Amino acid sequence: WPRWKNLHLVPMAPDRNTTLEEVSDPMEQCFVELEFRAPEFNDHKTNHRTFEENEAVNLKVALGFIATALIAIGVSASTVKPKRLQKNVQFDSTKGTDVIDDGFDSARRTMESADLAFDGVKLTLTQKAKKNKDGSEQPATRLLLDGSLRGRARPGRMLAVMGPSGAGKSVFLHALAGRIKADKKLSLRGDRFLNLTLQPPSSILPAAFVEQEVNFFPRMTVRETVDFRVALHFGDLLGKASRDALVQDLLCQLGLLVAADTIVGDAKVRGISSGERKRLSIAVEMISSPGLVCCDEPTSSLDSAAAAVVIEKLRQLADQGKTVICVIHQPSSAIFGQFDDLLLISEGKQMYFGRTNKAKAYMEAQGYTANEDSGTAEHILECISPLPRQGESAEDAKQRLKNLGEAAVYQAEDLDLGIDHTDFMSTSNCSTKDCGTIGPRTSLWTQFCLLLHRASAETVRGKDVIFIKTVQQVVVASIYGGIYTLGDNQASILDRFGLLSLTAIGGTNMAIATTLRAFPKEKTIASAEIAIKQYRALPYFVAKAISEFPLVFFYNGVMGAILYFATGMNPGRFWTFIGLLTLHSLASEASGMAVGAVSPSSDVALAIFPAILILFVIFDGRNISTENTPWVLRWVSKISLIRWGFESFCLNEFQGLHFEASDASNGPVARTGEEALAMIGLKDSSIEGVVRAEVIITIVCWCLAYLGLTLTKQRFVVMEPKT
Ligand SMILES: Nc1ncnc2c1ncn2[C@@H]1O[C@H](COP(=O)(O)OP(=O)(O)OP(=O)(O)O)[C@@H](O)[C@H]1O
Repeated sequence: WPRWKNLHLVPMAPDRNTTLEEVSDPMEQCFVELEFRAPEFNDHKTNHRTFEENEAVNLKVALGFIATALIAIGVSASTVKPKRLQKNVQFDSTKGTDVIDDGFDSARRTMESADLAFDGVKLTLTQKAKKNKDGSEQPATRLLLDGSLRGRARPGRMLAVMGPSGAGKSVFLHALAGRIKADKKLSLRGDRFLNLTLQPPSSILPAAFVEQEVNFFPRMTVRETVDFRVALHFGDLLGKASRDALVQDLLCQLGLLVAADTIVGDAKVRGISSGERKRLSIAVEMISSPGLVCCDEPTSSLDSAAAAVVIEKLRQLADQGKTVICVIHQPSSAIFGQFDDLLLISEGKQMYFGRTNKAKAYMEAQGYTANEDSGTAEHILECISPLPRQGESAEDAKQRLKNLGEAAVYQAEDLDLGIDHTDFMSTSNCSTKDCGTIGPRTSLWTQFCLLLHRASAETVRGKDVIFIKTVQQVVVASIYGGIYTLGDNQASILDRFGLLSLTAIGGTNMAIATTLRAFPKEKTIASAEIAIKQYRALPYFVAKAISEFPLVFFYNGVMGAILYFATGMNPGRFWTFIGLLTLHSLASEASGMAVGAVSPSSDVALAIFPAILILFVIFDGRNISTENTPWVLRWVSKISLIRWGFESFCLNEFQGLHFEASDASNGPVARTGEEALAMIGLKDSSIEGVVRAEVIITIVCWCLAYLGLTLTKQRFVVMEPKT
């Protein structure tokens, strides 16, 4: 803009016949010199490509871009070929999830049964030492699990993990399965024996793990959600018929057939009920037919009937020979009665391990009798509660827990973990390979196809979102259209600059904000799926980026068409305008994805967003001169999408335009579009140059987003051997 500003300061319209020598004032000389150095107005056709040539270059750039993307996908897909063991394996629904064919069964790499023993599980939280209000000091380390936990979960049996709120039930279950989210403040010790084999520290057990809160893609149906995971798990190993049979069987086993074609939903989108959602979580986890099923509070937030159905389904799995471990909260007597074994935890200490039906007698033997009106589960929970029982003082309550803790350690010593000490020594060295960390079973190409299908279906089905965004585009374009009428007088040049600048700012704002709102939430689901090695980050990311194309094109088509015709923009430049709008939105979305991928949450991402937008606006090429920009920030104009968007729209719009010069006395005059572009320093710019810059920014942002997704991927705390 400095050149443009200077031109405004020239006291008269520069006369082409004036020579520099004739201008006396040195400042004027300078301005006139600038003006003389301005574009060779009449020669612009020799310096610029014709309209057709430009179209051809744009087309080449676009084709080059698409070809590069396809080559990249092809290369990545060909890096891993699926091991096709057997094409049409039949699924035998009469045998539950067993599959006929030995080769195929071994390909599933799952356990036949799971006998899981644990010993000395200890989880320590290291925190800053704090002073309490009474002046006492809170210790710097806190034992979330104190190392007394010892027990065994066996095939065909259900083990309940019970205790008061905050006792450490969930962290214990996660520790056992190797799924405590990595945190420098946490250190974990203990031994886990799976089928009598000591598990390596970083082992994620091959278990079905049902979390308390599970997020699914809300617009996929129940059947599609299960089918997606089945296809990811088995890939080409299963024929279509077998796959359908497996999905049908899983839905049938978990009582989900009625809801099979209903969308899953979430807090915003109405879908299946909470109980059905819990059962769906179990269904997707049961796909690999693991011997071990771990559920973290599968009945939470369910009414008693829905809770009973979930537990009944888990009981059926146990009856098929699975080992089921459930963290359970305040169970009804009917639900409590379904469990075979019980592990009681209070304040991170083991309080009891043994048969469920012997727990009451055990507590009574310890001197803690039940009230007449309390049920078994209620009585047991009351006995291990840190809160004083009726007639007890706080000191008595503390003593009660101490007594029960000591008795439990004594009781646990007699527990048969099925591990002979000599066996343990011999197996501990040889089982260092991590049997739990199995990679995705399908090729990158299969993962990409499935993920692209899911992403596209999810996007296209969000009809309410599509409708709102379309209305938004129509309204914005109509407002511009109602205000701007672009003619061919000199004032229309500034109007064009204004309109195109607003279009660039609005496009960037909308694309980044929309992406930042949606992507971090989706990232949570994808990260969890990637962490358990359902698929790799690359195919997810490429599928996500590609699935955005059609809708971005649609929104920009709607917006561009109204804007273009309502304001009377340059005739003959429509399709290039739509293409440039789409590219601008894609680049903005890519930058939104990069920010979203590295941000821990949507709130953080949205907090960063205004700063990014302001920087893009300041460095749009016209709001600050390069000379006065702090040198550390000079690079920002190179990545300001608003700058590139604005430039591309201007270069397209002004091409071939002619303006009336009758109001020349009001300031500098541009008779052609090229002269107008020269006024804002775009004399030497070209559409292909701007397109190249936006494509590079898009690719860099995608790479950053991919890196962000990979680097922020979920990791788990390793369980060091018990000391
Ligand atoms: N990553 C962590 N960092 C710090 N503290 C943690 C972490 N995970 C768990 N805790 C703490 O460990 C304790 C036990 O948590 P946990 O979730 O296992 O309780 P719970 O027995 O499942 O309780 P509830 O029934 O209420 O869910 C809590 O005090 C919790 O704050």
